[in-house]
Amino acid sequence: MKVRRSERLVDMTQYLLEHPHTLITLPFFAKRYGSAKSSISEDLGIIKKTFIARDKGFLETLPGAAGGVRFIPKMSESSALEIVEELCKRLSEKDRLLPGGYVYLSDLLGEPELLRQVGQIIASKYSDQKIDAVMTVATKGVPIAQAVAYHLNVPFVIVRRDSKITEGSTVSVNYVSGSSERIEKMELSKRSLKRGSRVLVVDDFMKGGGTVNGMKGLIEEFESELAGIMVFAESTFSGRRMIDSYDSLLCVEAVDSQTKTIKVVPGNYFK
Ligand SMILES: O=P(O)(O)OC[C@H]1C[C@H](OP(=O)(O)OP(=O)(O)O)[C@H](O)[C@@H]1O
Repeated sequence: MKVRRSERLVDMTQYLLEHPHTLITLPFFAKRYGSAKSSISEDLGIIKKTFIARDKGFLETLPGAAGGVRFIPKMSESSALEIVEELCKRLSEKDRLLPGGYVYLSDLLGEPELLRQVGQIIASKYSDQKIDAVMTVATKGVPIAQAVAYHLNVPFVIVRRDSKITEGSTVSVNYVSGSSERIEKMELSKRSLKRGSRVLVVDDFMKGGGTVNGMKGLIEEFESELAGIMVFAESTFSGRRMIDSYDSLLCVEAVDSQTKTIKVVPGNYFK
């Protein structure tokens, strides 16, 4: 049964948004709506223009019989900055400062809309790179990793600081926790990563950098490649950070432990 253009546009848009970085052929859409490929091409032209105008990202067109379209989520830096500036205000609220220079983030990282936006912002930076997996460490990094993995359409893997028999055999590394100068251990199931994978590391917070440095070491153990490091927020750190190449969305620029206030500004993602 033939479907009208207005209905096709709604359903096609939703399908594309729900299947980022996925090649979808014209015959698939033609069959789905009982329409000619020429009509589908026109529909996709309208969606392509609208996605760009609405800062959703872009539709890659791949020519030929095995061709089709692929939706690439990509948020402009100005839209990303607008969202992050709003988050800076929320993070600067009183009573978020925790002992040791940590900041309470769990309420923010439990908000689906915020996670969707943060996932899209981080994925935007890597939309034109080959990423095979997103890696994070349990626990607070997991919702961010899931959001980024969704927008890149790749799996995410969870590193653990505690051994679980349900993870099967694992690879482990010892690392110096930058904040506490303690030797700690983290491990990842051997089944998680194929050798030669390009891995994007994400986490919720970075202080001394020991945790992300540990994940960097794990990636080496899996004979894989570190594609980048993205943290939602970084704190000021007086010591020498164990990692120097990373991006942060927010930066805790100043901490006043007397008044228990913090000043949070956009991170180096925007520099
Ligand atoms: O840069 P570093 O000095 O290594 O610190 C950043 C770590 C510490 C904290 O995790 P925890 O709160 O310890 O663990 P969880 O995420 O499980 O709450 C945060 O989520 C990062 O993973």
